[in-house]
This record gives sequence, structure tokens and C-alpha cells, in this order.
Amino acid sequence: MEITTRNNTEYKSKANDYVHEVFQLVKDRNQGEKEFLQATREIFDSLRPVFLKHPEYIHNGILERITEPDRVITFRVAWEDDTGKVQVNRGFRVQFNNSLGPYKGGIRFHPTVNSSIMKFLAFEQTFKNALTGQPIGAGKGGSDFNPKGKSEREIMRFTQSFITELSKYIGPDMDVPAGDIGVGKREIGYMFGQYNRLRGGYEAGVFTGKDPNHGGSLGRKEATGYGTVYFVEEMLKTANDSFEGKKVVVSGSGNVAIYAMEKAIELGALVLACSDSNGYIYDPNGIDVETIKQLKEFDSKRIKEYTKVHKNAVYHEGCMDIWSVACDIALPCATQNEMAKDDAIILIQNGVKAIGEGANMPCTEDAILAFQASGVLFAPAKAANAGGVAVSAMEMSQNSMRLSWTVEEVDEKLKQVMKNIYTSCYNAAESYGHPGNLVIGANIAGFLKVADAMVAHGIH
Ligand SMILES: NC(=O)C1=CN([C@@H]2O[C@H](COP(=O)(O)OP(=O)(O)OC[C@H]3O[C@@H](n4cnc5c(N)ncnc54)[C@H](O)[C@@H]3O)[C@@H](O)[C@H]2O)C=CC1
Ligand SMILES: O=C(O)CCC(=O)C(=O)O
Repeated sequence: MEITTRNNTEYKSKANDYVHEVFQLVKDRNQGEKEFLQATREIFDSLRPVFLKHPEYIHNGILERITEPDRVITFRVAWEDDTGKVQVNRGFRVQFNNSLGPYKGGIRFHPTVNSSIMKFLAFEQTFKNALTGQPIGAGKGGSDFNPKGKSEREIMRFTQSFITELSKYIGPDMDVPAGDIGVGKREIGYMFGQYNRLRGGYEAGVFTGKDPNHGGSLGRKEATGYGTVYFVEEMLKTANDSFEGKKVVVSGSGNVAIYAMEKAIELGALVLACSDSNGYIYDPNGIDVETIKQLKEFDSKRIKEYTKVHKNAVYHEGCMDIWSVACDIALPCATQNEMAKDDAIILIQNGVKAIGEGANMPCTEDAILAFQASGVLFAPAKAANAGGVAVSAMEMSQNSMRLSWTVEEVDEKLKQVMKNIYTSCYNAAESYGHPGNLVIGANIAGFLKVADAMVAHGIH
């Protein structure tokens, strides 16, 4: 499409046609990939004002290129279970975009993992990692392996087999994986050990989320949850508000949820409920995070066990009903599409003031619209949960320098990164005509950074 002049009616209509045509192309090429199309649709909707100002992105085919991964690697993962039976899973790594640095993003082990989920996560990571301002590109990987009910040795054998194949495609300057659902420092330890064994060396910077006792960064475990709360705190400040005295509900009880609860409590909130995939607990006295840590990080138990220790707490079967608990601030920190429009309406009716997405894409599109239409402050995932990957990038820096920062140093840097992300989202929303809309602001601010690098690097 030949487009030469901006700011005229003909150009505006051509730019709108361009966005529409490219989205049609993406839909045709990725049929049936519902999560990936959901993530791309939001970006296309947000970017219209950008193309009205920047014909150079159209000339350089940025939208066509930024929505197509650099490569998608799929592979067989064969491993032997404890009974001697051979099991086969499918492994993935989506290397989406490396314009800003080595591919960077987590590994997820969960039975729902498929190509659509891997691609949506890697696509989101492209914008999120750009927002951090650090030199990291974007990727995501995982497998449909279900760690639930597996022995320690089965997890080790599976993980070693997974990384034996993936090791061909990763490296400290190539692609640096980390954890995500079902992958924590134990699994990262097995991957790191097997990778080094295959290479016959010690490449500290090939994974992040390692144990701080051997190569990891202090503060990485806490970073995503803390970062989400820091971002929401910034958002509340603009409304002259804070976490102090607020009732908070957090979904999930994994890595992100635990540290989001911990920081919210530290800032004076009362966390009333949290969940796992079976149900949720409500504690009128406020959730005791130390008990959740013990249950989830050490004993691998279901959340209903919490009520054995805290007699005032009540367990409810069914995780989705957690959004019926009245609160001022809701932090969905479990998984994608866990909060739908009906949940949003209940939260709004119960007087919710702010939402902070700790998980990736936890709110459906119509849930987000409902919040925005009702004036609820909304912190989108790719900005709000960027603290995890930001501290991963700090881990890469520490590994390169062969030194370790203190937990205080890391936390200070994390706070600054989250403040900067908030400011860029806020400013981008304002300068592109959508003041206060942090969804649009995050998409635009992340996009501009990647798009400029792609223009500079030429067409490929
Ligand atoms: N770990 C990290 O640093 C980052 C994680 N994320 C995202 O945060 C979310 C959670 O990840 P992690 O905490 O790392 O995983 P995790 O494996 O530590 O915890 C996941 C938790 O969610 C629960 N869960 C799963 N489905 C659920 C459902 N439908 N309702 C309620 N609970 C459910 C599980 O029981 C588990 O407690 C994911 O969307 C992930 O992609 C985003 C940025 C960084
Ligand atoms: O720390 C990382 O590299 C990955 C974090 C991640 O997977 C995410 O931000 O969703």
C-alpha cells in the first residue's frame, strides 16, 4: 500500500484499512488459535492512533512482521515414568522477537499448553519486555506435561529430556528461559544442570529464576507479585489513593499470588481470599501468607488445608467464585481468561476500585471493557506483571558481571522499573488521545520501542 502523507483524510482511511487488512491476515494464518487472536486483537485495536501518526511503520511492514514469530520450535519429549513406561509429551519454544535483545520468557508445564497459548504468551512478552526498558527480546516455551502427581524423579527425567532438545536453540546471548506455571527454581535447577552437562561448561546466564545460592538473583522469586503491587500502587496514587486499609482478593496461590499478597499486606491491605484450581479460601481475619507459603512452596498441598490451621477461614469448592467476595482491589494472579464479564459485573456491583493483572491475560476482553466503562482503575498484565522479567534481566546482568546484588538493591531497582513503566504507559495513553487508558498506553509504549528497533534493523 503506497502511503505518503499523514494528517489528511485519505491517509487516515488508508491507515485504518491497513490495520484491518493485517488483522484479517493474522486471523487467516492463525485459525483456531483463540488466545493468540485475543492477544493480537487487543494490540490492533490499541495501535490505530499510532499508524495515523507514523506512516514509516506501515512502509516497513511492522504490523505484519511483529505478529509473526521469528520461529516456533516444537519437539517430542520422551521420558520414562517410575513404572518403566515410556511417556511422550510435546515441547514448545516460541522465539517471537529479538529486536531488543536475546529471546526472553518463561517455560510453562501444564496440560493445557498448546501452540495458541505459547504464541499468545510470547507475543505479550514482546511488549512487556520492551516496557521494562531492558535489553531483552521475547519468547515463551513449555510443554503439555502435567507435574501434578508426578514424583520428584519423574519431574527430573522429564525436565532433562525437555532441555536436551531445547538446548540446541538457547544460550545466554540467544534465548534465556525462566519459570512460569508449573516451573520454579527446582525445575530451573534441573534444566540448568542438564544444559551445562551437555555443553561441558558453566553458562550462568542461560536461565533466570535460578536458586540464589547458585547463580540466581535475590528478589527474583518475589519480583512478579511485588512488581504488580508496586504498579497498582502507582495507579492508585494518581487517584490519591493507596493500599492502606483496602480489602484485597487475589486469585491463585502460586509464585505470583503469594508475593502479591505479601506486598499488599505489607502496604496495609487486608487480603480476604485466594485460590487454587480446585477452590478458594476466605479468611475474614486476613489471609496468613506464611501458611500459604508452607502449603504451596514446601508441602505441595491443596489450599483447602489452610482451614485446618485457621479455624475462622472457610473453603469454597470452585475457584471461579472467588470474584463474588466483595473487595476494593482484585488481583487476578492465576491464569489466562480467569475473570470474565460476569465476574467483572459482580466485582463492580460490590464496589471494586482497582484491578491489577498479575497473571498473563487473566481478564477477558469484555471484562476489561466493563471495568473501563465503570471507571474502575485497570492495570494491564503486560505492564503490571513485568517485574518478574525485569528482575530476570537483572539476573542476567549479575551473571555477566559475576557478582550478586543485595535483595535491597534489587528491590529498589524493581520499584524504579515499575514506576517507569507506569509513567510510560500513562504518557503514551495521554499523547495518543486516550488519557487514563493504561491498556492502550501499555500497548503503544511497548510497540513503539520494538517498532523503532525493527525499522533500524532493516526488513527481514
Ligand atoms: N512466575 C512469574 O515470574 C510470572 C508469571 N506470570 C503469570 O502469572 C500466572 C501465574 O504464574 P505462577 O504464579 O508463576 O504459576 P504457579 O505455577 O506458581 O501458580 C499458579 C497457581 O494458580 C493456580 N491456578 C491454576 N489455575 C487456576 C484457576 N483457574 N483458578 C485459580 N487458581 C488457579 C494453581 O493452583 C497455582 O496455585 C500465569 O499467568 C503466568 O504466566 C507472569 C509474569 C511472570
Ligand atoms: O522471567 C522471565 O524471563 C519470564 C517471565 C515470564 O514468563 C512472564 O513475564 O510472563
